[in-house]
Amino acid sequence: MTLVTPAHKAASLGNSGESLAAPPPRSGEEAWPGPCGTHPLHWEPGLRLDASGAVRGAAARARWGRDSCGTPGPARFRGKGAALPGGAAMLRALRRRWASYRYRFVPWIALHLRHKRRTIRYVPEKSKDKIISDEDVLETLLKIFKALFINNFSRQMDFLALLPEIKSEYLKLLTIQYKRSKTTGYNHQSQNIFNPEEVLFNTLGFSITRDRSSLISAGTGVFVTKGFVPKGAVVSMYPGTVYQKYEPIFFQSIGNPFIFRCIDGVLIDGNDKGISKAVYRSCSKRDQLGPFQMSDITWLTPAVQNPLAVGQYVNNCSHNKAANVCYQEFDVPEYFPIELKQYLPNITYSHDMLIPLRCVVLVALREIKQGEELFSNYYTIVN
Ligand SMILES: C[S@@+](CC[C@H](N)C(=O)[O-])C[C@H]1O[C@@H](n2cnc3c(N)ncnc32)[C@H](O)[C@@H]1O
Repeated sequence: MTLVTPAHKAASLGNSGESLAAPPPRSGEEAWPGPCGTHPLHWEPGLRLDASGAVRGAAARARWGRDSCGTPGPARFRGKGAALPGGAAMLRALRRRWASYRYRFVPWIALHLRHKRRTIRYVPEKSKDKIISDEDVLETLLKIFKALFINNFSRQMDFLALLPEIKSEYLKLLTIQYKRSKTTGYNHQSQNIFNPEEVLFNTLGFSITRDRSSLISAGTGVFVTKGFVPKGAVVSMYPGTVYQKYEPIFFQSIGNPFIFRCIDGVLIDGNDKGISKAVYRSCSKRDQLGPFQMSDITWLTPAVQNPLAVGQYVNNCSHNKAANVCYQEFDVPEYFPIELKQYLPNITYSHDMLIPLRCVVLVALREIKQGEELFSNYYTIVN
């Protein structure tokens, strides 16, 4: 078996059965009290192990070493230990170290994987990782991106002036929408355009948004706010800078729980803050061709223009909250319409024209109703 365990090693295991009685993280911390009861547990989606237990790629190894419950506990716990007599304090410290280290100790992981199947996603073989076809993903993306494009038609005039051949196609779409919306009182001549969430609802029948997670101390999560998501539908996208496995990500990865690891080792940094944000913006500006933006940068701001681009905030499933979505990789084909690239929430770190842009979408594993939070599985095993 090629043991490829994407994502949250420590987190999934801790989540699926260990006692989690521990102080909640301080506000603003992306941490979850680990089973050891003192250490905050950090993890990130998409990391994978191979059969030898090695996390593939140096950058990934670096993150594994730092983030998975390896951080020292709050000072008050360290203080208590220090007050004990020498031997006892040392034992206590050793126990604490083991409690945090064991999530990186391959035999321990292997032993516990067997007992904790519930929060692990098993994929029989690499080729079966995708649960819907690339054509279906493409069709959904084109549908929603076209709807967003015509929703804000007046803003697209620069594009259309340079691409007169596509203008008539969009004018036709606009007319269809106008006729359909006449009954609802919508007037495309006026500035009364829909907001992106409404466009999503009108086009795909649901809308999603970020809100406080239903899980204690899990920070922000993503919820279906209106309508419902049918099984097998693309429900979200994982935005971020795309790094090939040989590209440097060390500094961006420090304390960053938003790095997603694809099956082939490609990394997507979905952090909307700090150095990750600066890198994304910079790459995005680099690739802009006159008025043609090759990617969406609004997911870095509170006013998103692609409402699907919040997938990096989807939390990990747990014992009580089973996964209702799963990640699926999608390479943007060469023929993807240039005018719609402005909605793609990913950009390659290096300007390499030969590699297709990697996107990751989240696909519904079952029908998801209004008000439900999305949960993915950070931890996958590929045979
Ligand atoms: C990719 S981020 C998800 C967004 C995150 N909730 C936030 O507010 O930034 C991963 C982090 O979310 C938190 N998290 C995800 N799933 C969790 C769960 N089931 N229980 C507790 N915390 C969770 C952990 O802090 C983890 O490091």
